[in-house]
Amino acid sequence: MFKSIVCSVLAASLVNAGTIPLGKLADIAKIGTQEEIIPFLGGAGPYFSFPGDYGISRDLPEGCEMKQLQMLGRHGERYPTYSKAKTIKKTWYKLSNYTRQFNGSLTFLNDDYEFFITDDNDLEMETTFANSDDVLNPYTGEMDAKRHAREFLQQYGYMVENKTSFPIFAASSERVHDTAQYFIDGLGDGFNISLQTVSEAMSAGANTLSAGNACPGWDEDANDDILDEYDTTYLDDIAKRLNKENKGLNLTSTDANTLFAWCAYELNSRGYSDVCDIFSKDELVRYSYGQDLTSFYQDGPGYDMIKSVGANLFNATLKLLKQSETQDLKVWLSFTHDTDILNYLTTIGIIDDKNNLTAEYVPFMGNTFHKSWYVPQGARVYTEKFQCSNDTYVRYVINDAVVPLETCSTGPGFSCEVNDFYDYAEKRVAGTDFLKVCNVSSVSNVTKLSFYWDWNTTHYNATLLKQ
Ligand SMILES: Cc1ncc(C[n+]2csc(CCOP(=O)(O)OP(=O)(O)O)c2C)c(N)n1
Repeated sequence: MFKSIVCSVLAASLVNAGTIPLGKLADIAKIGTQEEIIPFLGGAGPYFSFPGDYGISRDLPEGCEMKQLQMLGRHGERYPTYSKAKTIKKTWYKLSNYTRQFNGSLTFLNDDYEFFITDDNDLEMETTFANSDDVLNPYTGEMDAKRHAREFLQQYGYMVENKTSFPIFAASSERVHDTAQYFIDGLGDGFNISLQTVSEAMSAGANTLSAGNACPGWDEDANDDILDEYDTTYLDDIAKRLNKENKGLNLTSTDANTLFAWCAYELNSRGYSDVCDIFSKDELVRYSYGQDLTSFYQDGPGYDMIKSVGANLFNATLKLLKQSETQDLKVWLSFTHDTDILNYLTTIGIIDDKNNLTAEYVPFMGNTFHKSWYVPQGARVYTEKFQCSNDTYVRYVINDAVVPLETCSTGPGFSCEVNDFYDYAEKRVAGTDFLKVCNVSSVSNVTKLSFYWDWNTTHYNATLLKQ
């Protein structure tokens, strides 16, 4: 009897011993077990390769020579932004003030749970080895960027073998800059990279990697009439379920919505999240589609102005492609935000813009737009221009998968013959007008994107921003 009391006291004290993860609470038992949830988190969770891989080899087609390589990447795994952290903390406040034992899927909160935001200085920033909540966290933005650099060398190392000094471009958000720096660290000592930090302040106007930030004309609520149609009863159901299991807990549907973001960001910082296990698979699908809808109508083909916003960068990348023979640099690597990548992909036309997403139901047939597939944390979009015999081709590789252009893919490796590509691109940008639709002149008099051409004389070194 006495022995069993001692044992249970001891067991309780072990469970309560700070954050030492023991037994069923062990991190080792949990890390890596939640990967199937990641694609349903709207791109807020850790990196994963594009699941819609068509099986096309990523290798340079036989007998071809790479002429130019461009990469547009998102920063890596991060902590929540200030505004997202505020909402997550509201929900945490409710939970942490609950005085009874938790039941059901919130039971983990009885086990000395430590809230994953431990230092507000981490907000808006990459997750790193140093600031992770768990020493084994495999999902740091730091490691993601370093690993990406090594994958870049594995895949395209021949492009930089004899040209080890080159610039890398980053938008001036601190997390974006830090990602570029980790990527540079990942390349190793053999390189001499000059990191060009290009301002993403509104005043940068068109000379930016983040056109969305210089776009006062963009209206978050422009398509709310469509988005408001989406059935969010599943959020009420989650809140009701948790409240029923835990008498006196007053979670709302807003709290339920917040828990999905909590799950994603906790994965980024801890490597696992008990919050992710609150949801049923159906709920994850409904949440995920809600994220697809929002981004389709705010930053994708569902918002007519987006083609113009993305054209700012797309036009610049076209110009670089056309200059591949005369430019000394063959590799152009840039980092920015998810929304900017979505805008760019929308202009390219690699996200389906023939079928507008419906908010009336979750469509399964023919819905190819999954936000998280395109812009998970650490997303990377490569443009390849290669020559095979006398012909030259262009193709895109999104998150490790070759994604052909729907109407131009008859070249080797489902690429698009370069003149056909230029015709195609011209049609895509016809009628777009970034400066006008964004009303850029109201915030800046900079009307040209020039950093790819004047970096060597200008030396971009913008002040870092937490945004
Ligand atoms: C075209 C456009 N203009 C302006 C905005 C406003 N806006 C919201 S978030 C954001 C930057 C991206 O921030 P975040 O969602 O935190 O992406 P992340 O840094 O994680 O990639 C901008 C510019 C927008 N989404 N789209």
